[in-house]
Parts: sequence; C-alpha cells; structure tokens
Amino acid sequence: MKRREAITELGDALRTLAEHATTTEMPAGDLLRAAAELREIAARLGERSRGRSTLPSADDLLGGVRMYNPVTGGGSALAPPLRIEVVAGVAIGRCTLGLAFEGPPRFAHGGVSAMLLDQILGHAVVASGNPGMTVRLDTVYRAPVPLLTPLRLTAEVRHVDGRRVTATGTIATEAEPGTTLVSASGTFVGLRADQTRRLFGPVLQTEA
Ligand SMILES: CCCCCCCCCCCC(=O)SCCNC(=O)CCNC(=O)[C@H](O)C(C)(C)COP(=O)(O)OP(=O)(O)OC[C@H]1O[C@@H](n2cnc3c(N)ncnc32)[C@H](O)[C@@H]1OP(=O)(O)O
Repeated sequence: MKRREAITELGDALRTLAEHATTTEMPAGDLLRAAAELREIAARLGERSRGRSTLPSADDLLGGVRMYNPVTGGGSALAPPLRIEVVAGVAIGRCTLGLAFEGPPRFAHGGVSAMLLDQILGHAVVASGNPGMTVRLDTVYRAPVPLLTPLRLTAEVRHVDGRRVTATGTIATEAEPGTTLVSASGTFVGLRADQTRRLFGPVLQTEA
C-alpha cells in the first residue's frame, strides 16, 4: 500500500532526525536554522490531521496494523522500531537503540526497556488468543542495556486464568542471547464488553 510505504519513509526520516538532533554538536546558529525549517515542515503536515478518537486511515486495527505504535510502528518518530515475529508461541523481537534512548551514559533508559517489554509481552498475549491490557508490569534490571547494539527480546505466555493472562519476557543482546539484561513479568486482563465500549467506543464507531 503506497500510503503505508510513505508513512514508513517519513517515520524513518524522523527517526534519523531524532538521532542526529540528539548527537549533533553543530553550533547554535545551525540549530536555530534547523528548528525554523522543521517548524515549517511540521505546520505543513498539520494542515490535515486526525483527532484522538479517529484511527489513522492507514491502520487496520483488527488486522494488527498500527503504523504509529511508539514501539513497533514504522511511522512513529519515537519507535526504535522493534520488529516482532512469533515462533512456536514465543514472541521474538529485534531492535537497536540509538542515543535518543540514552538514560545512563552509553546505556538505555530504564523506562525504554520497560516499554519494549510491555509491547513484546502484549504481543505474546495477543498471539495466544487472549488479548488484554496490561494491568501490572514487574521489571528486573540485571545489567544495563547497551545502545547501538543489536538486541534480542523474547516473551511468552505462562498462565491463563479466566480473563487474566501472565506473560514473561527478557532483553538480551543478539551476541549473547543467553545473558538476560532485563526481565519482566506482566499481567494482562481481557476486557469485558462494557469496558471495551467505555474505553474504545468512540474509536470503534468511526471504524464501523
Ligand atoms: C498482532 C498485533 C499485536 C498487538 C500487540 C499489542 C501489544 C500492546 C501492548 C501494550 C499494552 C498496553 O500498554 S495497554 C495500556 C496500559 N494499560 C492500561 O492502561 C490498563 C489500565 N487498566 C484498566 O483500564 C483496568 O484495569 C481494566 C479495564 C484493564 C480492567 O478493569 P478492572 O476494573 O481493573 O478489573 P476487572 O475487569 O474488574 O477485573 C478483571 C480481573 O483482573 C484482575 N486485576 C485487575 N487489575 C489487576 C492487577 N493490577 N493485578 C492483578 N490482577 C488484576 C481483577 O482482580 C479481576 O480478577 P478476577 O476477579 O476475574 O479473578
């Protein structure tokens, strides 16, 4: 689909911009010129935009296509993006974090690790056929997550108890997949029909 490719192209440019804006040591004058040019571009993009209760026209919510998901979305300026595939019930994710995700020098911000894990746990939960929202996420930071280093994440469902699903996951490097840097356990809850209507009613109406 042409529009999705264009969205991904723009997202890619924005991610490059965010990384260079984070690492640049250019003088103040150059930064101010860049800011002015970027504001012009932003204004142009904002001429036609959607509100909070309208899905992106390029998305396919029920088909799992979310172009602006801040973790996996090709169109997101914020997403690493994390690429996930499910193999025999295990979600496997790959990404490399740039300096835009830095917390302690040289390493990822802890909140970014939690965000990646929330997403991949959620993916495993959806893949198990028990979709739900995160109600709890416990994260254990064993070693710092290096930037500019290919990462490998895993997640799988451990337990289904009615509407409650428990999943666990890890972050490691591609080079040392057996050494867990961060692990997480999450609880997800499937929504009742009334909860779905209350939270997502306006969006589902525009979808229909
Ligand atoms: C291919 C595409 C991939 C797509 C992949 C997509 C991945 C997306 C990953 C991102 C996921 C997110 O970030 S989701 C966004 C972050 N999460 C949220 O914003 C959720 C905020 N929480 C809520 O709105 C609410 O908690 C609800 C609506 C989820 C549930 O309502 P509730 O009133 O709390 O719970 P209720 O329905 O009464 O109870 C359901 C059961 O869950 C239990 N329960 C409720 N909270 C908890 C809890 N913290 N810890 C343990 N258990 C809990 C209750 O005790 C009850 O157990 P029992 O009595 O039945 O035994």
